[in-house]
Amino acid sequence: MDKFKKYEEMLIETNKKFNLTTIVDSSQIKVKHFDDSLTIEKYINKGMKVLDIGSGAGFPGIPLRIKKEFDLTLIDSVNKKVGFMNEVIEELGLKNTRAIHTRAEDYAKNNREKFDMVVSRAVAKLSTLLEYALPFLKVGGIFIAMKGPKAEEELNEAENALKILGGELINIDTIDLNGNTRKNILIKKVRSTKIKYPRAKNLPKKNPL
Ligand SMILES: C[S@@+](CC[C@H](N)C(=O)[O-])C[C@H]1O[C@@H](n2cnc3c(N)ncnc32)[C@H](O)[C@@H]1O
Repeated sequence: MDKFKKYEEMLIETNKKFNLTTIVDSSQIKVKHFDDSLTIEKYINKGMKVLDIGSGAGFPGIPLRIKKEFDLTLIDSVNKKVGFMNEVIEELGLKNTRAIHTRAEDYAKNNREKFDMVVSRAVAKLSTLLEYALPFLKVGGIFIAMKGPKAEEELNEAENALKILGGELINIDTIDLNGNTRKNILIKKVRSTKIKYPRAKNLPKKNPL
């Protein structure tokens, strides 16, 4: 698909100006960015409202949005990365898609229970991520944390956070991506999250539940 080709070119070009991603080689971009992002494609349906937390150069959200039509919000705390994502969105003509410069803890203030699905890759450990992600979900919505081989360990550590925030494990999908083990953790929101979460001032990261 030429949209993927254009995205790849923009990644390689922009990466020469500032550090967007450490993966810059064309075949690595295909596998580690595009194919990896698309491992959760089957969970996304037309018309869903999806939030990608800490998207960086646009992963996993933008490859998913190239393949499927849904409403996508990407957030990141680094403004240059957000600028890049908005250039890609415009260049590829992706409708109902926007990148916003904000932190998850701040964006949650006015966007609680607004999303059907939250996705996130390589942003924080699961106990921290759950506090970022679950407040955004409608009850019944799904959070997908895209992880590596240590997913089960992180899940054990996050047992308390899951209970407090109103989440329930559905499944862990294990995928072999050209010899690398990837694990996607699927969590369902079963109860509303108390308004005091996410806590402010970096507490979800400094002092996970
Ligand atoms: C290692 S990068 C991963 C980027 C992308 N998800 C990927 O897999 O290629 C982590 C990103 O999360 C962003 N980030 C970390 N904490 C965040 C927060 N609390 N709210 C929003 N973005 C955050 C960082 O700015 C960074 O761009």
